Amino acid sequence: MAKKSVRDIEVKGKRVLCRVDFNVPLDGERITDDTRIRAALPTIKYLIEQGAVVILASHLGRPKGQVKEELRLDPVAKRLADLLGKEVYKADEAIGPEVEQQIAKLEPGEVLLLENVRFYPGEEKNDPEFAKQLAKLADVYVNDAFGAAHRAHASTEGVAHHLPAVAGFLLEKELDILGRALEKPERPFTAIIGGAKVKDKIGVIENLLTKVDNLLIGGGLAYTFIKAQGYSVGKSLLEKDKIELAKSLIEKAKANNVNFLMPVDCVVADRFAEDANTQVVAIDSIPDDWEALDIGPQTRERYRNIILESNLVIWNGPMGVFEMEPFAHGTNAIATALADCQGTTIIGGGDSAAAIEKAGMAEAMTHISTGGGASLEFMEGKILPGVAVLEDR
Ligand SMILES: Nc1ncnc2c1ncn2[C@@H]1O[C@H](COP(=O)(O)OP(=O)(O)OP(=O)(O)O)[C@@H](O)[C@H]1O
Ligand SMILES: O=C(O)[C@H](O)COP(=O)(O)O
Repeated sequence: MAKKSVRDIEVKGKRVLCRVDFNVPLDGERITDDTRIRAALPTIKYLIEQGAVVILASHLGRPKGQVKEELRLDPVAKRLADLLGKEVYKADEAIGPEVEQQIAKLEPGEVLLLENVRFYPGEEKNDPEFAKQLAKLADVYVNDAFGAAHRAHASTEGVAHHLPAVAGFLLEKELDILGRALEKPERPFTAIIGGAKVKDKIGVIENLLTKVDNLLIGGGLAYTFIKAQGYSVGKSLLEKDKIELAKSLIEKAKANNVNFLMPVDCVVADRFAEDANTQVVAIDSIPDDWEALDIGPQTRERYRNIILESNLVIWNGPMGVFEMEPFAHGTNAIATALADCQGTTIIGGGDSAAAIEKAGMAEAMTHISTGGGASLEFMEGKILPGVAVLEDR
């Protein structure tokens, strides 16, 4: 990687401010998935072993610059302490004299978690004053928050202008794996793009069309492409203002010799509900009053065969409304095909990662990104502000 990592600098005895992405799903005070906390452990353990004073910063949820009691990081501090087998101190604020005093009392190798940085309006505004206050707490800045690296916020970008700033191991690993896949792909290279909206995936589809051999489309966004082919889609998700764009993407795929696959059949429902009446229909026969909520069995089979022949597969976005059991088969079939694939398999975070976890297939994947939006922006070829600001090698 072109950026310096925590291995490249001296951290012994230094106060290290490490930005992590502990934005984990909560059910009340219970953390329902601690993947992101576990993913940050290698950097945190390294800093502890090296004898740094470890100051961790994260956001949780979207409190919009206000203190929200239910978004305090206390449950996260507890879980981190369990995972480390070591005390983790928790500050009730992220900046200010009290936090500074708490830090001053820490011995090398001790860990303090700051309060949710998004309780401060300056965080998301990337306010230089707030960034300076954060910088004042430490001697060195380490960014290990890949999931938030696409945000130019004070704790992900602003603060790095005031301290020596390097990457943590998770950030480094994510950039390395995703970067290598896009720059020097093993072939055949297949991307599977699903999810709700074309609007959210235009950038990534455009960029991937210059790199992949096969592009498989599924999820709600598929029906705008189906409409662009001249078929009627009933009540399925449709972005009318993106039909022309969908046509041009299909053309671009042809021009680039990309095998662009759309569903050939789908599961339609008479309403958007778990107990709706359903039927499997060919893609040219979606009934007027029905909506397509999953890819059909023939599509599952076609997509599976292509996945099995691939040496590199990247997947972002579910194939159907996987939250409802009758419409989860497409997404599960893709997860199973990826698990059976001998090549490199990369999951681009977000809902697809959740679907893989839910199916118990996480271990079978080469890499599951901890970033949803961040991995998407990376796959679009965008520069992530939280990475750009770090020191070059
Ligand atoms: N055919 C469909 N009709 C309606 N909704 C669908 C359909 N297929 C998938 N979805 C919905 O799309 C949603 C996921 O879309 P989204 O674009 O947010 O995916 P994602 O890219 O994985 O998200 P993230 O931003 O978390 O990475 C799911 O909630 C799913 O129910
Ligand atoms: O969950 C995520 O994708 C990251 O933590 C970023 O969160 P955000 O979308 O609220 O900025």
